[in-house]
Amino acid sequence: MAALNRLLRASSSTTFSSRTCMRRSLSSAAISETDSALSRKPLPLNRDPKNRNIQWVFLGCPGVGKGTYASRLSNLLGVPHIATGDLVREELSSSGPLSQQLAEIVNQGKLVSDEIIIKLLSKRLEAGADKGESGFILDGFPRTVRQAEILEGVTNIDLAVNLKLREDVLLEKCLGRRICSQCGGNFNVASINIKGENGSPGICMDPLLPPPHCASKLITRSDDTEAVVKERLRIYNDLSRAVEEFYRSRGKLLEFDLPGGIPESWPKLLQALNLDDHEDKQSAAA
Ligand SMILES: Nc1ncnc2c1ncn2[C@@H]1O[C@H](COP(=O)(O)OP(=O)(O)O)[C@@H](O)[C@H]1O
Repeated sequence: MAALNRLLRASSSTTFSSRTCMRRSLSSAAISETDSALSRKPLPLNRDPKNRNIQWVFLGCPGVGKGTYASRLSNLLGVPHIATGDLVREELSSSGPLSQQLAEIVNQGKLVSDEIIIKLLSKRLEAGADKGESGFILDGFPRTVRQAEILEGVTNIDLAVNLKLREDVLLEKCLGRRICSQCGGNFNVASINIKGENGSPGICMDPLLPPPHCASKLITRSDDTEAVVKERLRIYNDLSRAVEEFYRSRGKLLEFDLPGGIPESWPKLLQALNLDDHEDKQSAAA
């Protein structure tokens, strides 16, 4: 983890002055260090998940549920769930030097620059390494092919899980998102019930309502307005869709169509990941 972090920093500080510099910084010495310290062969998925030092990324449109499922899997597998959106929001609320700049970008639904996002991610990895963390599930990173190339240059991602849902549901789910301003819990007030038609399946997703002590403290993310969500979906299709192809062409992409809400989707996701017979799965709930 420490080596990955050093390399991310090295690539971020040089990449953005020139691509050639980046390649030079990821010199053979650096890469062989990564090979020995960080690269992992794709792991057979039936072994004890807690013993696996997994390095997974979660892809998918805004609102698809990357955070929900990445966080459940992180509990199950005992690896940190690192969401770059959360890192951006933490920086935003810190009133640090980047905060004003980030607020403008995020509230327009645009992507933060690769340089800034890698800086925030490096800082998070560094803090994790100090605490002895190893492995990770990244959520919301990489979001551009450039970010995917940088990550692939410094470590071996085992698996990219691509969560998928129809676009009208994504919009409703983003608009229904609520966060408890006190405990930080994530909820969703959207109730989705779309009937199947012309051979295409319907979909039902129950709301994920807060407990009574959170109900009066709910807030909505400032970028979860209809106009901004539509812009984020447009940007996903424009810039992030290519990241799916990046991993598909390397044989690392697992496509997963969400069949419904958490009760239907969670067991099927575990099955798709060959984790369904693991006894710990019951305790991994939210
Ligand atoms: N990897 C990234 N690259 C660039 N910007 C990012 C990245 N991750 C998060 N962001 C910024 O943070 C915002 C919120 O991210 P996130 O919580 O992942 O939202 P979403 O619901 O759109 O998946 C994004 O709209 C973007 O501005």
